[in-house]
Amino acid sequence: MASAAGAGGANAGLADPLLASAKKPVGAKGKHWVAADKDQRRAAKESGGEDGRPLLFRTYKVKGTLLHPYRALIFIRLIAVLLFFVWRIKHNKSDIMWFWTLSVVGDVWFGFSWLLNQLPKFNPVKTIPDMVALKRQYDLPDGTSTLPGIDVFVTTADPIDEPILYTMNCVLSILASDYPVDRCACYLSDDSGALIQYEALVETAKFATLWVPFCRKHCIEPRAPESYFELEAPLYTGSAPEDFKNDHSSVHREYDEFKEHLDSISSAISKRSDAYNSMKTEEGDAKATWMANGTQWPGSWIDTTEIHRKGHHAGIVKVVLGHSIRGHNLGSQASTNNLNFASTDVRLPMLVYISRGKNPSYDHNKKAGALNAQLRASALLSNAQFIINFDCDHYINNSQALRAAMCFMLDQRQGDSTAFVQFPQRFDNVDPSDRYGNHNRVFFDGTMLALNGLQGPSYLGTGCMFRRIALYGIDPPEWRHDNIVVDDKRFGSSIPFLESVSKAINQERSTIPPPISETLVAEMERVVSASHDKATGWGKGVGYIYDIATEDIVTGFRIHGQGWRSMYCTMERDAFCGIAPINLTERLHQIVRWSGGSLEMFFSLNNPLIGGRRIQALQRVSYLNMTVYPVTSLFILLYALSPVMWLIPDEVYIQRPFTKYVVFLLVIILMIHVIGWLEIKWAGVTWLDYWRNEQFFMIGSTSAYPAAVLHMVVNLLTKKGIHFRVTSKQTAADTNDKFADLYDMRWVPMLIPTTVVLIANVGAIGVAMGKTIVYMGAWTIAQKTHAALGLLFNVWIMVLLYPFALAIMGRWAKRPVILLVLLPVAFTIVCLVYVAVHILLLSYLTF
Ligand SMILES: O=c1ccn([C@@H]2O[C@H](COP(=O)(O)OP(=O)(O)O[C@H]3O[C@H](CO)[C@@H](O)[C@H](O)[C@H]3O)[C@@H](O)[C@H]2O)c(=O)[nH]1
Ligand SMILES: [Mn+2]
Repeated sequence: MASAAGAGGANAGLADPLLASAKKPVGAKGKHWVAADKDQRRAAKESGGEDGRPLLFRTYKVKGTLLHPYRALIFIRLIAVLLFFVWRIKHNKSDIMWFWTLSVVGDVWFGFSWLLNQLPKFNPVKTIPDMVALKRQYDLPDGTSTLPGIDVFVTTADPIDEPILYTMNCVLSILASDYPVDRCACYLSDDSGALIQYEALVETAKFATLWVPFCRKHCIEPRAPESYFELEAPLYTGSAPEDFKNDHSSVHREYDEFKEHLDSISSAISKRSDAYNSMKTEEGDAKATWMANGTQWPGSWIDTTEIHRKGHHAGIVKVVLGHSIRGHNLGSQASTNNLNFASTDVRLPMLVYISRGKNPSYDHNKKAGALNAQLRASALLSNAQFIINFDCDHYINNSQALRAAMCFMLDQRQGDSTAFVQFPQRFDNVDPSDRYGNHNRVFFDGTMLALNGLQGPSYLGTGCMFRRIALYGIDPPEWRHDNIVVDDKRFGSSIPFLESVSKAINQERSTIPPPISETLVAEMERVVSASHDKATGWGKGVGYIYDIATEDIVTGFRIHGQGWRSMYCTMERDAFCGIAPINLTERLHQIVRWSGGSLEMFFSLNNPLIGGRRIQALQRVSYLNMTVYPVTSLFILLYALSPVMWLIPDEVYIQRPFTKYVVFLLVIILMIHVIGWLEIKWAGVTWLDYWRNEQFFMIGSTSAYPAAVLHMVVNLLTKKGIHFRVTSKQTAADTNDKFADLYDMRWVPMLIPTTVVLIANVGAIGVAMGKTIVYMGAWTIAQKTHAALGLLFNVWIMVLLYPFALAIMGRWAKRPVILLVLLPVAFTIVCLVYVAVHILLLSYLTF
């Protein structure tokens, strides 16, 4: 699916075939948006660019015809909600008073959390990079470039749960990205410390000598081979069509061979290690894992020992590809296989393997710890001004993406105060109907564009470019003091690292890293050792933040709190693409981690009510929303279970007069959806996206969110954080069905409440039908209306839980119509049972 946003008019008529915007110059930004930067552009033109720098992105705001009704409706709903509260308090009549009180509290909470969610969406702004302007300004006619350096971080935690093939595809897409090779370095962090990852990376570097020039020569997109070779008939946009067929098939063949190599690494290591172990070790020695060069691997071993296992081993840094100016230290450049790369740049960016040291007596701080280790190690080598990080299950889908981020960082307006540029997350393994709302478009295209109009989007964990000094906790230029203390208390005890920080702050670094010496590597290994960042500022004011399940939101919060801004970058061809869990259980685990992390943030010093002194008011509201939203689920769960009332023999009403109450409810609920409808218009997402979002919120609210709240309570009592359970990227073993995982139902305790709600609603509808049959003649019109209104609510819950009902059906759900038959059957059975019991009781009583 094309991104909602796109390259704007500025990209029109662009000759660069890589930019999809050349095909679709008009209206790509979406028909509901208008330029908002005309004055700025005029001024920039007149002054010849205030400080000599051009404007590198375009800004759009929502057209008045959509924005004004949208804002008005928000205001009207606010009034309606207030009136509703007043009405309820005045009519404090109910058959169950405690439930009434609870539901009033619930309604107040709904109103409040709606406001927290809605207010920050007042002024959405879309910003679109102007790639032509960037090229004009930074690419020199001789083919060199003055763009700043970028260090690209990839994190992986496990070679099984996170298949090596994906990770290596991610690395290949980075190496082949369209960015000056001498200013780009890729660092892979391997939290498993497994030799197999390192050897896979070496294989990847070899294959890259073929893959990267091939991509350059033929303008390949995407530059992750697995995704590229999956394409049916890729559009050719390169400049050597006559060579393409031959090159394509050779590279494809090589790629298949490369994959076979990856598959065989594991057994090769085992065999080699067995051989060495029998030769070189004494009786009783631990069975080591051996590298190809005949030395013992310092990381985790196949036969694990105390100090060579996942979670306990030394830090490892290995430079796989050196800086292009010094030539590569790969033994042999892979043979070019009759491919003609005569006029293609064959150089590769730097490539470094890192496995931080681990020791059970220190907390590793999960992904944040890994990223901080990369931050320190890279500072000693390339020390690039900018950092971008990827999860190993994501890859660069648009080779221009790194440049696109630069358009925001280098812009004359707020470039220098921009700490990070976040891209939307896109996924390419999601089932076509997106049953569990994995695409999350409402969030990525709605909420984030809204924040872009404030202080900027939050950091979302992957696909985000940072300014290195912002990560170091340095203030933005307008707040920065001259004498910044760079000491070991804050940054750790490595002198070369401290020097690198000073250089970074003073913009004195060179884009060419120092030569790789043993001392340098030793120092890099020192800064990634298990204890290096203990009792320092790392994880608190420096780097990615620790002690939380969601390092992303809180890291962004810390940076915004210092007064930096962030930007949201949407490209017509999605910048990055990744894998989302399409299995319900896996998906809910992810949601527990996110919502649990949110609550942890609320109960930490980074609580949005007290932390972040320079955060703008509405941005703060949005962060507050992000930290408290799981609480809403408790009330939703309560309401979703209320159909149980149907099972009670007498009529009970939670609020009297009931009809008026329901009408009020209907109106304010309907208004949410009308506002939502206007929102999806400007966000450019579909009804299906919106609808899936609603459904998944309901499913989450009866499972994952309450589980997270429970976690939090336990956490507050026992001080135990939420475990970072890496999202499994392994799919159910069914090669015939790409979406087999969708039908794989794994029961976990948190699914119980959802099941109970489902059963309660099915039961309630059945009983309602039974009651209707039994009492139809005796009921008054008012009673009939009440029954109908109550039922409406049940049916609504059923519709929202529809994807969950499908999940329960497992493989049967391949034919969802079955559900449409099963449900009425279930209703009817309950109904018949009710009627039968009623008749039985009647006859029993009359006896
Ligand atoms: O100890 C750890 C744990 C995780 N990771 C890496 O963290 C990344 C994200 O893990 P994943 O299991 O794929 O999580 P997701 O739920 O898919 O991730 C989303 O949510 C996370 C926050 O919970 C963000 O950090 C991610 O960027 C975001 O994509 C992966 O690259 C892992 O290899 C580590 O490096 N070390
Ligand atoms: Mn992931």
